[in-house]
Parts: sequence; structure tokens; C-alpha cells
Amino acid sequence: MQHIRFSAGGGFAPPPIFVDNVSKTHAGAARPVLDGLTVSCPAGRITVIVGPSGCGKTTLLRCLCGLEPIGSGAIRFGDADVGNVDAQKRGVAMVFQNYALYPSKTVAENIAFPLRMAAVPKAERLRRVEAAARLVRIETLLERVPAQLSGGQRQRVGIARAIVRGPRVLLMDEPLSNLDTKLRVEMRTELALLQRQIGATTVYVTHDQTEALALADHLIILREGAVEQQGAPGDIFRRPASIFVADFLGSMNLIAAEGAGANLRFGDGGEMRLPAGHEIAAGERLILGFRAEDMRVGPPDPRSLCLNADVVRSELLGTDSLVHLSAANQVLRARLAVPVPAGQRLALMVDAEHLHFFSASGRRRSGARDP
Ligand SMILES: Nc1ncnc2c1ncn2[C@@H]1O[C@H](COP(=O)(O)OP(=O)(O)OP(=O)(O)O)[C@@H](O)[C@H]1O
Repeated sequence: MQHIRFSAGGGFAPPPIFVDNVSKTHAGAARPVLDGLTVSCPAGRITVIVGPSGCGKTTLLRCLCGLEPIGSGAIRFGDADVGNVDAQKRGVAMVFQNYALYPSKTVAENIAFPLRMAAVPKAERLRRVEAAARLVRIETLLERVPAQLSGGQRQRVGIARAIVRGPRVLLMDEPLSNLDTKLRVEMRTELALLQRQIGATTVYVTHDQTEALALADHLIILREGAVEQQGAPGDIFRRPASIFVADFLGSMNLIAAEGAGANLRFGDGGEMRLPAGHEIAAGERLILGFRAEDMRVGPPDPRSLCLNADVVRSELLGTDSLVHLSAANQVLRARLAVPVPAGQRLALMVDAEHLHFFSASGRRRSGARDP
């Protein structure tokens, strides 16, 4: 890729974005789609918004770019309150899931469209279209029409069109979800590199947790129009604030239990010794969580949780196997280096630093020593 700095009129300075206590209710809806939402997106970085279908991701993007008014609260780009600023004047570009290209226009005309709307002179238009096309590696396709392109090429045109004006803020709504898995992974890497080159403050919506973890500098997890957790992706993965987050980013084994001093008691009457420092008051109900990849076969260790589990089924994933287990009246999953035949009993360990303790309400439990 070439090093080209796209500059927006008035100088290029990607702003941080602040969404401050924003609420919005769609006309006729009983509940707000955004409910007192407060998030921030660092300048010049990729913020990824994830959450289940209907949690308000697209609505938030549409509010950021000015296609939807907010009900209350404020949206600021740096120091500027943009809540009442027209979409065209916010310096924002948006890439959609469905490309939204003009079928009768060539690639070059599609990319040039925002420049035409802004009355950019022809010579400057040509220069910018070529530079944007080179950045997304479609410079040899400029004379084709969309029907003559693959899905990946069409999405590149959509991205070139979005960046051609040098936006300070780039919003992307599931831009890769129409592509096959292999192309998606390739494009994800390219997008991350492209974003670093153009430097725009980028807000990226997806419901793919792998994409979210791979792309995000800053991660926001939405649930029913409110923030469930936000922060650095690695921190959120290691210390999910709730069962909802833990299960959304990967899957988590969960076992309901009750404290019994140094032991945990399960519904089937079984008990297991808690690692030192994780004692739970007698009678306290909680939910213990651990990830499949954090279970290991090994000799008992006083600092680890030990589970006796029966193998129900093994599935080869490639380099390792997903082993379905039955333990403490629950179905659990472990990722182990080798497949294990069904019917075998295993002693499985989970090291203390990989245990997550949640209260019965599903929030991360404070009190126990936390890794
Ligand atoms: N114009 C509208 N009028 C009324 N309700 C709407 C409107 N747009 C969206 N909604 C509702 O608001 C909620 C949030 O929609 P939104 O598209 O923001 O969710 P999302 O998180 O992007 O979902 P998905 O992942 O399925 O795209 C949904 O229940 C949706 O039906």
C-alpha cells in the first residue's frame, strides 16, 4: 500500500468521539433503543461495537453520522457538539454491509460520487479516485461496473468511496458480513492496516466476536441499548464484567454453585475444593465460569479447581479437539490437545487465574481474589 494522507477540508485531525448519556426511542416504540448510553471512541483508533441483534448498534452509528436525531444527551467530536450538525457537515463517511453501489456507474464513477456532490474539480477528483482505489487495491478495475465485480471487490469499492473525501470519522456497519470466511479474514487484516494509514477515528459494528477482538483498539459491548462493558479487548476477555460478556466473547462453561467455606457445593451434592484465596461464604449462591481452552488434563494441584468429568463426545477442530463433558449435572466443553473417546472419565484442572466468579444476578463477583 502507498502512503497517502487523505486530508479533509480544513485540515485532518481525527477527533475522539464522546457519546454522553444519549437516549433515543423510535416513534411508536414502547422502549428506548438507546438508553442513557455513555461511550467514548479514542481519536484515530478503531472502536468496535458488538452486541446481539437488535441491541441498537446500527441506531448508534446512524446517530453518530447524523442520519438519526438523538432524543436526549450529547454527541461530541472532540470539543464540538455535533448533535444538531447536518450529516453532510460532520466530516463522517459510512460503509454499509450491502455496499450500496450504483449499478449503472463504473467503479471510478461510484468512488467519485461523493466528490461530485462536493463539487470537487475534475482533475482533483481523478487524482483522489486513483489514490483511494490504489489504497484498496482495485486500481485496475476502475472502468468496470459493479455486476462485473466479486463481492470482495464490491466491498473494496464501497470502502474507497467512503475514504475518498478524507473523512475524520469513518463508520462501518458490518462491512464484511457478506463475504465468505476466508475473504473476511483477509479483508479484516487489510482494513486494520488501511485504518492505520488513513488515521480516521473509526467506529466498526459487528456481531462477530472474533472480528471484534481482532480489530478493536477499544471494545464496546452493547446490550439492550446500554453499555454492558467497554475497554481494551484483552482486558474485557480476561475479566468479563458479566456472564453476558463472558459468553458473548467466546463461550464460557458455567456451573451454579453454593459456597461452603473452602469448598463449593453443586446442585448434585458434589463438592470441590476452592483454590486458596477464593473462599466463599457458606450459603452464598454463585456461578462459576471457565473457558473451554482453560481446562487441562493433569495431576491435581491445590491451586487449581479439579473436576471429574465423563466424556460425551469429541470433535476434532484441527490442531485441537472440542470435548463435550458431563460433570456436576452440567454439560461442559473443554478444548484439549487430543480427542478422547466417549465414555472415558477425566480429571480436569482449571488453574485459579482462569476461574471467573459471578453473582447469581450474572455480574462479576467482587470479593474473591480476582486474577
Ligand atoms: N426506524 C425504526 N423505527 C422503529 N424501530 C426501529 C427502527 N430502526 C430500528 N428499530 C428497532 O430498534 C432496535 C435496534 O435496531 P438496530 O438496527 O439499531 O439493532 P442492531 O443492534 O444494529 O441489530 P442487527 O445486529 O440485527 O443489525 C430493533 O428492535 C429494531 O427493530
